Amino acid sequence: MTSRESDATPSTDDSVRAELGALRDSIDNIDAAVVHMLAERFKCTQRVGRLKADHQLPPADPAREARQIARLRELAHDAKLDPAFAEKLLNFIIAEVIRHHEQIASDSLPPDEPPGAGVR
Ligand SMILES: C=C(O[C@@H]1C=C(C(=O)O)C=C[C@H]1O)C(=O)O
Repeated sequence: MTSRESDATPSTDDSVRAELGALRDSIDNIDAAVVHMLAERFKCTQRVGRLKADHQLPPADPAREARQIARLRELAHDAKLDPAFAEKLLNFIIAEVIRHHEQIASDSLPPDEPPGAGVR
């Protein structure tokens, strides 16, 4: 056994390791892009949450969500991505957004009056 063979497992030669490394570099770049895109999306949705709270609009908009899901399923299908997975992912993100909107709305409520306030 040569010294080069000794530090590789029997089925992973240098070219396999190089290909795995290159693919993982691309995966890491894609994951970084996903994080940056999600951060931008949440910046927008936080502003929507503020707008809704300021104008007493409800945190969730199920009709808008239905349109988004139908659109995303179609895009996923065309991109050969499982539409059910795309729908689950969007629902997961939207649930977090709605949680933020509920928090913004409740933080915007006037503080509770102390017990007995207003009673004479
Ligand atoms: C961002 C909004 O609020 C909620 C979150 C949505 C989203 O994350 O895309 C879509 C609809 C709403 O339930 C909105 O109304 O546009």
